[in-house]
Amino acid sequence: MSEMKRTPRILDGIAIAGQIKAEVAVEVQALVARGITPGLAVILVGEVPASQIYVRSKVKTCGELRIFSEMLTPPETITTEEMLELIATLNAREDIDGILIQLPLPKHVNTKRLLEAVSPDKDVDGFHPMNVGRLQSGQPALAPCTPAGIMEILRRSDLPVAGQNAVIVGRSDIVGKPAAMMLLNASATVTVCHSKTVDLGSVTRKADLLVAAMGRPGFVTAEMIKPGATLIDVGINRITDAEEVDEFFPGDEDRAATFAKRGSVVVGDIHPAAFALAGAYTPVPGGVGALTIAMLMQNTVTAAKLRRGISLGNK
Ligand SMILES: Nc1nc2c(c(=O)[nH]1)N[C@@H](CN(C=O)c1ccc(C(=O)N[C@@H](CCC(=O)O)C(=O)O)cc1)CN2
Repeated sequence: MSEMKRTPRILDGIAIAGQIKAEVAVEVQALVARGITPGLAVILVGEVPASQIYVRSKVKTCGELRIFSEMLTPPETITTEEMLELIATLNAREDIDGILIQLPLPKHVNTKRLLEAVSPDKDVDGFHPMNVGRLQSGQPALAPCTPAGIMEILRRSDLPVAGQNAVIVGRSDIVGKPAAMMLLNASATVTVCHSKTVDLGSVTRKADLLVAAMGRPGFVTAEMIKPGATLIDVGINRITDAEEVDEFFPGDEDRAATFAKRGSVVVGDIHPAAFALAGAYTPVPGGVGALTIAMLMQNTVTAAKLRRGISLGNK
């Protein structure tokens, strides 16, 4: 009997982000009714174009949800000491519940010291060692936004996690490591792969749930996945070469039109040909990336509540 080929399910990050933002808006409304307006400070150092876009989008989303926001834009030349002073001021401010330092920072600045200087209860990025430790020990914590978004996609799409073989490709502090911890806390069997992993394909082919987060366009190919697996693509890579666009998206007229208009298209870390074999997958764009800002809004409201001893409900 010939095998039935199923159409993979597309996990719509934009729709899920919309649901989360609507829920956050209701929470904000309830807080405002009690005289509390959650506040977020976003620090953007220098003029990295992608960071500028993300930060503007964060500030705009705050406005939509009635969260107070303040954008601080020190010059590229700011020193670690000056940044520490800025963070100390924000830590002390009563109207600020969340502090976010947009990454990456310039090389001369000590990123680790700065992330550790953010008060753990205002650490809406979940990067402070205290929050990393809380996440690791399974305690409620402000958790990094992108991996938290992955968990929301899985939960809201009713995809199983407990008992699944989850393989994460990439071990960054922002995505790979916290995603591993969250999946482990949700009872998946977790393997983390990286640049030194031997015979990567033999590991990824065992994954029921594959998270690709290493920042290399189309690195995970169709041969590296188990048919029917759930594929979560965290990569956002901009390709500017026409031949490469054609190799990634042969015959895709929409992509060709985007390329003609913008001179680039975005591709994830999973090769689009692999998606055809998946049971479900997050597209790029419109998948995990869309959740990052929604989860930041959620974390800001959580921080506002925690600081005032307000119950988080069932979270
Ligand atoms: N302090 C932080 N810095 C950075 C984080 C972070 O969580 N905290 N993550 C990334 C950038 N980022 C948010 O800051 C972010 C990335 C992607 C998206 C997004 O909406 N992506 C879209 C596509 C965007 C595009 O076309 O370029 C998508 O995937 O659909 C939002 C926010 C690094 N820095």
